Amino acid sequence: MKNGRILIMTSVQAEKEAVLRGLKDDRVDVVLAGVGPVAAAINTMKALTANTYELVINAGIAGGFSGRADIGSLVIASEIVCADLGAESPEGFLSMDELGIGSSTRIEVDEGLVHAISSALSRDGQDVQRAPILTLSKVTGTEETTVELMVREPEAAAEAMEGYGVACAAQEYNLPVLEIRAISNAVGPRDREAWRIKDALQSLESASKVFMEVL
Ligand SMILES: O=C(O)c1cccc(C(=O)CC[C@H]2O[C@@H](n3cnc4c(=O)[nH]cnc43)[C@H](O)[C@@H]2O)c1
Repeated sequence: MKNGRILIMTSVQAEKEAVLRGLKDDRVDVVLAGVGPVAAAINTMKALTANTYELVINAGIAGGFSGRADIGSLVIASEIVCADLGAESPEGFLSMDELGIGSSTRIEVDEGLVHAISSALSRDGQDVQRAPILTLSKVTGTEETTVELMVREPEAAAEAMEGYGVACAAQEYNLPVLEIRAISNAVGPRDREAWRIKDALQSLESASKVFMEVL
């Protein structure tokens, strides 16, 4: 990976600036994905059409599931999971995989890279874990949905809104994809005042300093 170009997609400008403050590497382009999986997929495709890359990373802030990921900590996706594409049924949510239609809603990541980055961040003293990260088109805002997601995805540590879109675009180009998130809020009943966006952006900046040493 040491010579290849890397595309980092962030949803908003504040995340882009945090990543750019952290990394000083001219092999990297940081591009805005927009909010949500559709905008993220379209904008990642555009970037991949315009330039040649060897790795795609979705970086940003996220909600952490209570008891699984603390505010300010980092989660690196061990798997990128689209958690709201499928069908409801009286027995519960059915994913595309369970329905047997469409493409898989679970996207694999490069395990070697995930391991190398999380080890480097841990050595640097950062609070980091590897776990599935969910992509949803809307921010979870009720206790009921939070519990349903935590039961359905018992290993998931975080939710955000772009990872699956970025990953689908990377897949189209047969490129490895990573998702790295700094936790800004607990997933749960809507309380926008409690979001610690500044703390999460600081974690994202610190993480960016370290993970580029590995790549
Ligand atoms: O104020 C709101 O309710 C609101 C609605 C939609 C988006 C936002 C953002 O500011 C989100 C920006 C960005 O952050 C990620 N994010 C952060 N926390 C969560 C979460 O708990 N659940 C899902 N996504 C989250 C997401 O990737 C957004 O792009 C605010």
